[in-house]
Amino acid sequence: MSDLLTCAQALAVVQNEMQDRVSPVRVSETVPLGDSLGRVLAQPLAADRDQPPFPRSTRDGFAVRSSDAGTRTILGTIRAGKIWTGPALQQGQAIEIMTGAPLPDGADAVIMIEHVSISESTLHLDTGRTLTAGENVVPRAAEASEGDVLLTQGIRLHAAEIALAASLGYATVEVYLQPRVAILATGDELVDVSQKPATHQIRNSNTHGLATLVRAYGGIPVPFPPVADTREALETAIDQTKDADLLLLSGGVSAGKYDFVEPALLARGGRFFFTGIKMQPGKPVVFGQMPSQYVFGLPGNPISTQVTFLLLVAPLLRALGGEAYPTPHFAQATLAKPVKTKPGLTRFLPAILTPGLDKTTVTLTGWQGSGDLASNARANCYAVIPPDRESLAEGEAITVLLR
Ligand SMILES: Nc1nc2c(c(=O)[nH]1)N[C@H]1C(S)=C(S)[C@@H](COP(=O)(O)OP(=O)(O)OC[C@H]3O[C@@H](n4cnc5c(N)ncnc54)[C@H](O)[C@@H]3O)O[C@H]1N2
Ligand code: MOO
Repeated sequence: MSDLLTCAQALAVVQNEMQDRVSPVRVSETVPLGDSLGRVLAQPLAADRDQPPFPRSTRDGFAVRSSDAGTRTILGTIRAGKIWTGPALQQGQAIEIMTGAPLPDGADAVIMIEHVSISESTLHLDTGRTLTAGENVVPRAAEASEGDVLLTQGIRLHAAEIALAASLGYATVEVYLQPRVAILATGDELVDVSQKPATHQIRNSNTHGLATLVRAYGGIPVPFPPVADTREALETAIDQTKDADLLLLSGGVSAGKYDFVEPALLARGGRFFFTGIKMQPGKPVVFGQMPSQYVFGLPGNPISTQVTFLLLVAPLLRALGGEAYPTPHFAQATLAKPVKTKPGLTRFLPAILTPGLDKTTVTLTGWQGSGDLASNARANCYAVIPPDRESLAEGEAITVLLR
């Protein structure tokens, strides 16, 4: 096991590649903002005017001068979408104002409607209430000034970013093209999901799992038909994936007589950064570079395939898609029950994360090993058990890998 990297070393290898060599795979394209969910920005987005563009009332109430003492005479009403066209507010005056409306000239604060009483057109501040300058008002440009860059290149667009882009007037945005990811499952035992397998055959679930993960992390899956376990078939199939930006193989990377992935990749001009990690599931995982693309040889066991994807492939795929500084999605949680494992390997055990306001707990689903797709589907994360720990107590804080 001595030539295997630790998990931390393997993560560092992928991170180094990303920092030094990975650049977005191709040029960008312009898409309507409504079609930009999950895409990566290829241009900086700047404020076309101050935000807010005017001092904005944050409450329904009355615009006033905070320094006034005593009652105030109400001059009129101003609401969102309108501007006060009357004379500037003077001492002893108030203008009724609605949330989102521009503060009239001369006013410096807003009193909430709940804190006043009105008789005729006279406003009385409730006894004991005081008011300070700026209260219930967001000053012009408090959020951003015209020209400020508010979203930088390399950011993946979700609701928060898309809403901001809309507020800045971007009806279309320039985004990076999505990397194309070739998926090549290997194994004589594999049959298509639409076929009835014989007793000794297995449905090819990895191609479907991987294609879904590729989509989820911003790539375009390019699935190839499964390949037989021979050197010749593998080399021919590898040659057909040359146009893809990233190549993912599943199966054929362990120590068996028919595990030909590594020699076939080497024969087609590949070189390896690592060929195994002290982890389980996922120990035999291979990361390398072909003449025209990066390659991962993922272990065929379906849970090993998915864990190694989330840990290693997902960050690299996100970087190929133009995302700045991607890392695996780790979080911290408290163990709901004690855990016992064999030390020596970092374990990624299928688990259920239960987020809470005060505490987030994690419970193992229990499994029959790295082929247990049913347990994997009951889980929503993987509990990360460090390699030097044989037992962990209830209540211990641990890392989880999210998916
Ligand atoms: N003597 C040793 N044996 C094994 C070792 C080892 O170090 N020494 N490593 C074990 C580990 S850990 C894993 S993980 C597996 C990985 O094996 P391979 O990547 O070579 O995968 P296969 O042998 O081809 O398949 C393993 C398992 O997964 C099923 N499989 C494969 N492809 C698919 C697919 N596309 N869809 C669904 N299921 C698939 C396959 O039928 C096997 O059951 O090796 C251990 N052995
Ligand atoms: O470590 Mo392998 O990846 O599960 O059986």
